[in-house]
Amino acid sequence: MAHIFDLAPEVSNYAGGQLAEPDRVRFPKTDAFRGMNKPSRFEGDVFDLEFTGEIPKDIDGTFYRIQPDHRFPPLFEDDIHFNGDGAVTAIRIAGGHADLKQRYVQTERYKAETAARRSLFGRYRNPGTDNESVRGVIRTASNTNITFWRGMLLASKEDGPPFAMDPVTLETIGRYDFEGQILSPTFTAHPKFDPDTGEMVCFAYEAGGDGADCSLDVAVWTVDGATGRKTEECWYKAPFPGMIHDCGLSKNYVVLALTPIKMDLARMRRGGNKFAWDPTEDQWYGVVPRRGAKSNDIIWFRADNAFHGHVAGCYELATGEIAFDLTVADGNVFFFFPPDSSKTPGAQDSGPPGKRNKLSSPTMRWIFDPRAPKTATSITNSDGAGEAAVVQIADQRAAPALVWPTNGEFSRIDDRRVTKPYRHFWQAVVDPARPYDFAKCGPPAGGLFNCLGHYTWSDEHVHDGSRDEGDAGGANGDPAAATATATQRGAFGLEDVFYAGPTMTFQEPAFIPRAGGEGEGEGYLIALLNHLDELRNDVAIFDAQRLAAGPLAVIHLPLKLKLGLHGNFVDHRDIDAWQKRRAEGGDVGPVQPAKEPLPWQKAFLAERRDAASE
Ligand SMILES: C=Cc1ccc(O)c(OC)c1
Ligand SMILES: [Fe+2]
Repeated sequence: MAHIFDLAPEVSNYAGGQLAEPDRVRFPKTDAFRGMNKPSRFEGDVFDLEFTGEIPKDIDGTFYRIQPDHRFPPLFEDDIHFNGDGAVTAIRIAGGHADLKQRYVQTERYKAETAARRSLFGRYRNPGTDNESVRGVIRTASNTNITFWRGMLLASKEDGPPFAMDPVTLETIGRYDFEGQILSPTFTAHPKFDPDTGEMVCFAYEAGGDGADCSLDVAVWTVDGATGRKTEECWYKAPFPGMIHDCGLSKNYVVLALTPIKMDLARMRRGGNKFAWDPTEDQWYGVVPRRGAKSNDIIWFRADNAFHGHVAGCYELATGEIAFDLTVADGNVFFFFPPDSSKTPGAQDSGPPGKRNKLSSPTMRWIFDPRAPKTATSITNSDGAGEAAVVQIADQRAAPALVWPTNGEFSRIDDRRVTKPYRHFWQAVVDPARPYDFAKCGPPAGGLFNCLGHYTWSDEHVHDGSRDEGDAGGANGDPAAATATATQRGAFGLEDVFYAGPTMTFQEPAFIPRAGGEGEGEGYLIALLNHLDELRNDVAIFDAQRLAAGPLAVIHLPLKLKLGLHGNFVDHRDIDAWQKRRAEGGDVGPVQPAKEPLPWQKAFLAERRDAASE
C-alpha cells in the first residue's frame, strides 16, 4: 500500500514562480515560509497559560501585538513576510495568570480571499499584480502595528487605512476613517500619542492619489483624544517617493524619517518590487510644526545614506532645538528590496543572510533646529511617477550628534515620556559574540536578536532643563538604583543586557508601567521569545530596570506564532472605562466604521462605470 507521502510527494503548486494550482493548499518552500517563518494561521483562545516563575500580581492589562501571517499560499512563490495577513495576539494578564487570544484582522482583503478560499492579492504594495476580481478593493493586510485609541484597537499598515477591532473580543469592527475625517488611501503604522494632551498625531505618505501611484504627498494630522475630532491637517511634498515609516513627536514638532528606499511606477508596472534601496541617496528628516502648520513650514534635513530603524525618544531642548533618537543602520535592512540595477547600476545588493547580520545598527541622536536657514529647492527626479516638487531644504547637511553603538532595533521607551526628555530605553539587541546554535536553529529568522537591552542615558545626555515639575523622584531621581543590574558602562550611559541563550531570539519589547508607579521606567518589560529550535514561543516578563537578572516570569505558549512587528500594553482600567463609554447607551457609543468607500475607490468605480457604458 502506498504511503501517504507517496500520494503527496514534493510537487509544487507553483509554475514559473506563480501560483498555478490554488486549490492545492501548499505554501512555498522558501525561507520566507520555513521554520519560524512558517505561517501559523491559528485563531483561538487558550485559557490560563502555563508559566514558570511569578507573573507580577500588579499587572492588570493586555499585551497586544501583531504579526504578518499568510492565510493562503501567495500568488507569487517569492512572496515576502511583510505581505502576510495581519493577525493580532492578545495576552490578557491579571491576578498572576495569563490567557491568550489570537485573531486575524478581517480586512477587505481577508473577506475577498476568504470568499474565494485562495489568495487574490499579488505582490507587496503592487496592485497591478492582483487578480482582476479584486481591482478597487482596499488591499492592505493591516499587519504592522496595533494601537489603542478611544476604546478601539487600530490595526495598521502604512499602505492603507487602519481597521478597528474590539479590544476584548478582537472582533474586527471595520475600516476606520475617524468618522469620515481621514480619507487618505494610506495611513501610518506609527501614530504617536501625546501623554499630556491625549492627542493622536498621525501621518501618511504616498497619500495623494490611490495609495499606489508613488505620489510625493505627505499628510500630517492631529486628532483630539477627548472628542475624536480632527484638529490639525497639513499636506507636504517629499523630495522623492520613499518610505516614511516612523516619526518622532515633541511638544511642538513632528519629525518624519524618510528612508532612501524608493518607489517606482515603471518598475511596479513591470510586476517588480514596490521599493528599491538606493545606496546613492541621502537619509532625510522632515521637521514640521504640530500646530497651525502651512505646507512651506516643513524643513528637510539631509544626511549621508543610511537606513532608519525605529524611534526611541524625541523632545525639545530649552534652546529650541529638537533631540531625535532612533536606530540607524549602515546598509539595506530590507534585503528583499535590493537596489534597482536600472537606476543604480553596479550597486551591491544586500547579500546573503551572513552579510546582512553584520549590519550595525547603533542608536543615533540628531539635534535639529527647526529655525535653521533653508532654501526652497525644485527637485525633478526620475523616481516614482516622475513628479517634480519644490521642497524646503536646510542649508547645512545634518550629522548625528552622538552615536551609541547599541546594535539593536525596536527601541521602546516609557510612553509617558513621549514628547519629553527621557532617561531609559529598551531594545531587542544583536550580540554576534554570544553563542548561537546554528546546527539546531539554522539562520536566525528575522535577525539575531538574541538579547534584550535596557539603556540609561547618563545625566549629561538627558537634556531636562525644560523638564516638567512633578516628574523628579522614582527611577528618575535615582539612576544608580534604577540600573542595579547594569553590567557595563556604555558609551553614553548604562547598559543592562539579558542574553536569551543559543537557541532563542526576542521580538520587540513593550514597557508596562507599574500600577501607582509614577517614575519613568518603573515597571516591567514584556517581549515574545522565539524558540528557534522547538518552533514555539514564550512571553517573557522582566523587571524593566533589571533585565540582566533574568525574567520574573516566562509564559509558555503551546504554539508557534510568527515574527511580529509591533505591540503595545494597555491597562485594563482604560479598556474597562472605554467599554462602558462605547456600549449602546454609553456617552460615546459604539465605534462607527467607515460608511463610504474612500475617494480613490469612488473615482475608480466611476471610471469603470464610464468605461462599461461606452
Ligand atoms: C519596518 C517595518 C515595516 C515597514 C513597512 C511594512 O509594510 C511592514 O509590514 C509588515 C513593516
Ligand atoms: Fe515599525
